[in-house]
Amino acid sequence: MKLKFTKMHGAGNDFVVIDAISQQIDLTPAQWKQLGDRRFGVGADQMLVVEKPTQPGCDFRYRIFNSDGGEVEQCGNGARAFAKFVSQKGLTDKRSISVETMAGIIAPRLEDNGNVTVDMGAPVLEPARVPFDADGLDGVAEGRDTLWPLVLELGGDKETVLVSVVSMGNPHAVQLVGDVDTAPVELTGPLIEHHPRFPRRVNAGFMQLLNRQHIRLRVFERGVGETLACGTGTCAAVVAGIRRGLLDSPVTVDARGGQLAIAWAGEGQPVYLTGPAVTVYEGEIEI
Ligand SMILES: N[C@H](CCC[C@H](N)C(=O)O)C(=O)O
Repeated sequence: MKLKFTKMHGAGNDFVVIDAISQQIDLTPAQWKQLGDRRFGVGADQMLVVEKPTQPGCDFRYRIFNSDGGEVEQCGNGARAFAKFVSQKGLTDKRSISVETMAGIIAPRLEDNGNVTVDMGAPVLEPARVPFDADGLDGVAEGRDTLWPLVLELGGDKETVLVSVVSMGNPHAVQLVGDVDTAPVELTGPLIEHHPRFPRRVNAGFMQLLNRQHIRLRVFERGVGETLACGTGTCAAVVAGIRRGLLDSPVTVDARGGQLAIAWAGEGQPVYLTGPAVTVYEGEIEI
């Protein structure tokens, strides 16, 4: 079938965006994976799908597929691209929309300066609901947070890292590092992603503090590998930093692909993610 798409990115986290309202699509995981393949397909970190809502009061339904072909619950950078896409395509004339996702309802708003601010909903902080299996582990209390020891098998050696666990609808494990440039992201990222205590795997965040309102962040994403930015990972890192007593809202986050801003008023409150959303080109593929 011929499939029209728009290539977009949010701070370098790139997407294939598909209007599944005007196009009927029913792809297999292998076809989603091919779409995301940078040699055999279009190439992107995630594929984002625009559908009619199933819930009353929502303007659209938003589905997300990682480049490994798996469907996931949430994508923060993608939510900004989604909002810009439906506006640019004339699918809505609203500047604030209500979007149904597998993880609940989020609310992107187009800003006058071209950025998009997304109400990402409240983080889920109970380990079992991340989900993270904390059974038998001695967590380390820090501020309002608990840091969990993860033992990583590095060949014959073992290394223990302390992580905060946070869900933004999708699971995140966030650790503090002295310098993101020298952090072993490629080495330990996959070991954390596939750690047996994360039954749905996990996105692994590496956070460096610059001051109480500014961090640098790298994320080894579940189902993708390291991306140039991760919106939900940015939310999770700031939530963890605030709960540890290390950060104060709002926080500027330097990702490798650009800068994002996070505001969070505390437990039970929504996390607000602000950043760019850029259209790169329009395309069509036979798949
Ligand atoms: N890899 C993530 C989905 C995309 C998240 C990221 N691209 C974002 O902007 O939030 C997961 O498997 O949960």
